[in-house]
Amino acid sequence: MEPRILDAISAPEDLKVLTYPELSILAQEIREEIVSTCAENGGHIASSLGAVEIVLAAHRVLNCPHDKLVFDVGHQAYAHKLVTGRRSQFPTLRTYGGLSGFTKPEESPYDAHPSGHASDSLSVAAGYAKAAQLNGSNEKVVAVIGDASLSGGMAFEALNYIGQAQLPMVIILNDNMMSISRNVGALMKHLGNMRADNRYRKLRDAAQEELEASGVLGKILLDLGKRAKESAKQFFLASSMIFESLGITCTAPIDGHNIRELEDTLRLVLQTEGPVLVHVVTKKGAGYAPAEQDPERFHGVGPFEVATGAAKPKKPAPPAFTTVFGQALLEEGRADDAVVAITAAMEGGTGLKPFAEQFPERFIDVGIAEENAVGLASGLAFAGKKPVVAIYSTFLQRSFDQIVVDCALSQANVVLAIDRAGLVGEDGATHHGAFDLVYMRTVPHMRVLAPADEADLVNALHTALALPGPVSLRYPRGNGMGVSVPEVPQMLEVGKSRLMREGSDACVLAFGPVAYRAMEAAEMLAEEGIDVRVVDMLWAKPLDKEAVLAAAETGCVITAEEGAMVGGCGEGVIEVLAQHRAQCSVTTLALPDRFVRHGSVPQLLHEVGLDAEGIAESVRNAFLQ
Ligand SMILES: Cc1ncc(C[n+]2csc(CCOP(=O)(O)OP(=O)(O)O)c2C)c(N)n1
Ligand SMILES: CC(=O)[C@@H](O)[C@H](O)COP(=O)(O)O
Ligand SMILES: [Mg+2]
Repeated sequence: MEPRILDAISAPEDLKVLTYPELSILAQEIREEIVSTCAENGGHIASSLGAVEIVLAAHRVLNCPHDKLVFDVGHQAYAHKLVTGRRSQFPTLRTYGGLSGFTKPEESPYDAHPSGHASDSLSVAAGYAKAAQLNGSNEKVVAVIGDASLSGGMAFEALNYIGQAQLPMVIILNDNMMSISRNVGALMKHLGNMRADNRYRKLRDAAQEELEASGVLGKILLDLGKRAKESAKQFFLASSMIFESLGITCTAPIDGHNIRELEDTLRLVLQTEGPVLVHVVTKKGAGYAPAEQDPERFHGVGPFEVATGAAKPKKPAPPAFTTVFGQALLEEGRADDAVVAITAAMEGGTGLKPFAEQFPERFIDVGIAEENAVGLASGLAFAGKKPVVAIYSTFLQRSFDQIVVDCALSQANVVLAIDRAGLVGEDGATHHGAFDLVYMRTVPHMRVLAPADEADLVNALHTALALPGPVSLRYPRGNGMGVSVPEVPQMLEVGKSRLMREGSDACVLAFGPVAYRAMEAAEMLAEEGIDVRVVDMLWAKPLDKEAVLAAAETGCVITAEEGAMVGGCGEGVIEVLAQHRAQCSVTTLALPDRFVRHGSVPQLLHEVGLDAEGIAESVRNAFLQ
């Protein structure tokens, strides 16, 4: 194989000696590396392909890790990983024990923060910039944020602070007009107007001519001093009503795939005293035709064939919980026109597409704005609608206050459909749905359902919509159990569990699909002569106290949940047993009190002892004690 430029890049310093033609070859090599690795491991390919030139230009003008480059979400940072000494590990991307799919300071000093959740980069970058000011240090701070992430509440709050504090920092707005799906919202429209505005184009073209006539911008600045810098600024910096009125200077949109233009602009704006937003226009999926054509599918994709982009064949499996939920919600929407579905930028991920297509007027995508999604739902509920907010467990953490104050306090009829509850796999610690059972259990008036299979899920949704007050239901990423769903959804009795297997030596009280792994464990133990009862608890709140006390009669109670141990359902069971002075041993199986890393779900379940073997071992130990 021909030697590649990429193989000679072990740190960002190595980029600084390259010519522009070499940089463009390097960008191509980086894209090939990203495509071939994601074809094997899956990953956030489209966003990362779109940001290659931004990463190269930023690393050429910055001196990282002294300077700080802060990525929002971090799903666009694969090129950053490749040029910061992680090329040889790159084939391990998103695999167990391998590189994370997001930036992670434990992994590299070049990673400024643990990313994964949207819209936090501006606050983190502002923190770095403020600290530099306080320390009297000269480090430069640059944040890279996508157009959709910029619409998140946290990013707006940060802009509000940055503009007021006039922090010297640069915000690279990577505007590709896409969220995971098409971007939505009024800010999106504003950015579109900025892109389309002729005034900007003229300013940009004039600036370019000026630069071409007098050499690259850096030379102007060096040779002609501050006066030239000011005049160049007039050419380069246009105004956006939103950003300018917040005190943040905004550049005219520039081509985010032109390294020289990016670099010149960054060099210029890094010398200004206050905050500057550099408006960069990119193409999501740039350089790989299947991703350019279908950026939504290639936002986060599983293994695929490089030549065609087609998904690699998978073993046949039952439909995903998400699909079952989406279909069930569609049926509920057909039966009752008060049902309104809300997503926070995850229309496809939460299975809401069928509902959105059938009932566009009753479907709301608020963008990356989980707090708004839940607040909006409470208003809809007060007005007599039946809102169902479908959000991933990890992102719903953002809405805890709205859940407590706007939903629970007023007992609003809001259904919180919590997708990706439990371990999600390759996205890792930032994305595991570890805490929803804990935080939902603590909220007064909240009813909490943890269906174990598809039938439970369909009935849980039906019940949640029928009950007064807020109800949450959680279900995991991945395929269902292959259980057929009821033709007509059934009302569940509040706080009533379902016996899955009788047994008298020990009893597993299971919350969610872990019940099926407990069943497997029980079958294994039956061969050893240990007779284990398994209960699908269904309700995490209110708990089925009768089932708990009946379990105590076996003398050996084991709880199992795919959620955090501390404050989890196991603790709820212990409370019931203690209140009734039950005489039995109790073992709680749950996610340990640490952040679980990334890897495949079976690998992670094995690591935390929540696969069938792990459960069998714990039950055996508890019984034999
Ligand atoms: C709080 C939060 N909500 C939702 C997501 C899921 N998510 C990840 S990337 C993304 C879209 C990001 O779009 P943008 O910022 O424009 O970046 P692009 O992918 O277009 O480069 C979404 C909704 C998330 N990571 N964090
Ligand atoms: C980066 C991000 O937050 C999302 O793209 C997330 O990875 C989607 O996860 P799913 O693949 O589970 O929909
Ligand atoms: Mg975008």
